Amino acid sequence: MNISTSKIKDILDEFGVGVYSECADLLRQILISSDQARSQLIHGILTNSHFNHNNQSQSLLALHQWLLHRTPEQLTEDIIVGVACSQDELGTSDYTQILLTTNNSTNEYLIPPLPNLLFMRDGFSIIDNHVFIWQMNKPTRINEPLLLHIIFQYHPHLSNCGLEIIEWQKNIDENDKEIPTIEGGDVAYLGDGILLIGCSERTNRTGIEALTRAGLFHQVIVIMIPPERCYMHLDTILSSVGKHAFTLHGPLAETMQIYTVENQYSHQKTCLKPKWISHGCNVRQTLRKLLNNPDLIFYDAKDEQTSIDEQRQCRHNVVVIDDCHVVTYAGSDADKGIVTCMTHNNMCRVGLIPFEGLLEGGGGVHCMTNAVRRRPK
Ligand SMILES: NC(=[NH2+])NCCC[C@H](N)C(=O)O
Repeated sequence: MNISTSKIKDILDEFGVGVYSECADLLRQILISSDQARSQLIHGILTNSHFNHNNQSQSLLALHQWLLHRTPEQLTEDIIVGVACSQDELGTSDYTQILLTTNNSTNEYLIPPLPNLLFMRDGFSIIDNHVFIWQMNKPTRINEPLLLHIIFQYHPHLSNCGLEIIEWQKNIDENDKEIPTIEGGDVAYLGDGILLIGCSERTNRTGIEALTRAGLFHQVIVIMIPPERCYMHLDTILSSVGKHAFTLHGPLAETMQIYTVENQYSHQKTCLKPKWISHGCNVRQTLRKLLNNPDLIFYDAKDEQTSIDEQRQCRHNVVVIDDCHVVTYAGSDADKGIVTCMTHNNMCRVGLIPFEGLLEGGGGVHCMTNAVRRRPK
């Protein structure tokens, strides 16, 4: 954990939230104690490898042999830090020679590093007692779900605490052409079977339909997000603040189309392609109506330019501990910023963490956290 992320842990501690140790520690312990987890990880690395995608079977075999000789500690590092195709990293063996000579020089890495693992929000969501491990849209993040799968499947506590992994991506239609992708930053579970999800650069319609067909939600509300890097996930423009409120980046509040997506069944009760029902483009009005809460509050900066500045600094990307405790980046405009809006009339207590060393990664506090278990209400 670096100094910047340990600040998030400190604030969560202060708000009484326990934090799991880092992914690397969890994975290392699992790989030390389970051979099965180890071979599953190796199998996954090979499946996701460019050698596999390009049908380079001799190289794939050599990579397999090389991985079989790695210790659990080395494997943990290999999947997180990545393995460059160099003698330095590969050492000397017959397999190394094959890998060095057959790898196309455009692929610097045999196993790509995972610099975005910091954004723990995106790889999975736990909703009630279900674990959804997402399918990333960005190829550089392809090994994150693999690693998370191993953790939820084999961790002594997480695999035995009543959580069930849902294979949501299997629910696709044979006519679907695109691979279903969903990233957790687009997913906001509002409780009571209501799912709010962004259809974005990263989360596609096929993914949303596959998730709807899992039949686990009674209402799926979709917000169409402009496909631009600065709005990469729903949580960069809108995050839930308990039952009473959301943060919302005002300049987009009346331009994003909202749908509800409903399952449809044939006479034989087979699940057909879900139906998309439009509710217009006014986010505030529509959410108040669909959530049956005319008093729903939307926190934002006081004017458009300040909202734009705050959005670029990921301050709408808040993590909520309970209805009145929220954490976001420090540095908000004291007069017109979103933090002033949230703390007005003591509506919320806002924990602030310095953004230096974190904002550069392109995400906020919500992106870097993910709840495994919630306090009973
Ligand atoms: N939930 C989020 N908004 N995550 C932000 C992820 C940022 C990361 N650099 C990416 O591009 O994937």
